[in-house]
Amino acid sequence: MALPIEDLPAWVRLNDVSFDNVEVTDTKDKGYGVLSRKDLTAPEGTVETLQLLAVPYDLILNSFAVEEHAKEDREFKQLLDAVGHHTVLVPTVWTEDERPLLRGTSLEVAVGAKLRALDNEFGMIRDASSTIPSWNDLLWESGTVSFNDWIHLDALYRSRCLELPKSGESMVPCIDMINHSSNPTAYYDQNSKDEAVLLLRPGLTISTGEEVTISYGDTKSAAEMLFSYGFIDPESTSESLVLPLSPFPDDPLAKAKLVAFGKAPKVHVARETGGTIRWESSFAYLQCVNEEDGLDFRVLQDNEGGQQLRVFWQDEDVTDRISEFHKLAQTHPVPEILRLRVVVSVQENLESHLEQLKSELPPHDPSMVREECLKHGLLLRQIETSLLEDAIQALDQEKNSLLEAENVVAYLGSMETSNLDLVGEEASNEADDFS
Ligand SMILES: C[S@@+](CC[C@H](N)C(=O)[O-])C[C@H]1O[C@@H](n2cnc3c(N)ncnc32)[C@H](O)[C@@H]1O
Repeated sequence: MALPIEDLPAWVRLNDVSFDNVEVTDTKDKGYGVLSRKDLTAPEGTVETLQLLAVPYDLILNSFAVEEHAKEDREFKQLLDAVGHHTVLVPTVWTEDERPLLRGTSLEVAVGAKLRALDNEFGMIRDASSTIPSWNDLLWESGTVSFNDWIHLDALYRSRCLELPKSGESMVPCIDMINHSSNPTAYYDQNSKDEAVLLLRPGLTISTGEEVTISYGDTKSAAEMLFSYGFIDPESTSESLVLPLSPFPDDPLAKAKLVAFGKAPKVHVARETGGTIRWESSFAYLQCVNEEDGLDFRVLQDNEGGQQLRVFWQDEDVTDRISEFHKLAQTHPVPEILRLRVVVSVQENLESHLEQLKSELPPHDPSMVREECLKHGLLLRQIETSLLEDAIQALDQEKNSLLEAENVVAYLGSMETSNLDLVGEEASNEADDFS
């Protein structure tokens, strides 16, 4: 907040925010946080919970409130100043010296894409506001508001917004001072007056001076935490990552597949409780099929005279179910062969990311890299390296057992007789030919 923290109590009184037995303090390592002022216990098994904070509805900033505020003549810079310039070290604000720490991680592509999206947004706002005098001055003439301000505003928004049950994605002053823990003591909600409230978790006790914490999402991966909040919780047990996929460069259907799929192709990898690796990618199946398997693209005329790209699988129009292609692919004439191609292709993709993760980081001047960026960048690399190594091993096991499957052996045998080039090759090479 632009207000000095000492002025917070007066602001709180003026705005009818209620702090019940808690206070804001500087936590030193996580910025500001909220501490308990006395020992508190919330009764277990009752709906009655212990309220720690209540913020009136009219202080909640959501899209509806923004529309209302936009009716007044407020300048963008004032909003930026009001939100404050506390640095949230999400990777979009990392410098050119810091960003190479993400090379090979799942955030490398994501951060580049986010910066491009922010650049587009900022360009759109500048264009749309060029004829509005005060905005023209801020965004064009004086250049008071820069692209960097837009990046910082996005970082502040993402790191502070809450998902309220009734008001949706919202900024809530004071509740946005609560830090994260994977063993949280509190949670937020909205009461019958639509106030945003912070409540002690039922059955929990916190002692005087203990920090009140919430969970920013226990299923969020290390990459998601770093991307949205600028830190990784070392206590988190959720291990997952999402990597980009691309069609094979020599695939004549590559462009049609991308257009029909309609979103960025990805592979999701996660470690389940118990350690088993799970991965999924609908696009990996689409990537690995062609016309001989029963895939077809047709351009159809619609009622309005326009043209539509439709996808056919085994002669059925599956355009509207393309995001479920991994399920549709089960009707492949030899599903195990398709699975083998997909497994090999995903394995190769993960291996190339792992290779980059394990390669030396480009030399950098340590004085140009902030300690927190180095700490979280290295932690992300370590978490994703371990997950990728285990996923590659799991894929390798699956590949080997598929190569022994009856259908696969028979299919590969028939291929060998019909294609003398393959005769004499090792089974592992044959698998590579299916990638
Ligand atoms: C909603 S704000 C919480 C209040 C914030 N500490 C402040 O000074 O205003 C979220 C930001 O607090 C910091 N933070 C919250 N929990 C943290 C944690 N467990 N470890 C490190 N930083 C944390 C991160 O910078 C995060 O982006």
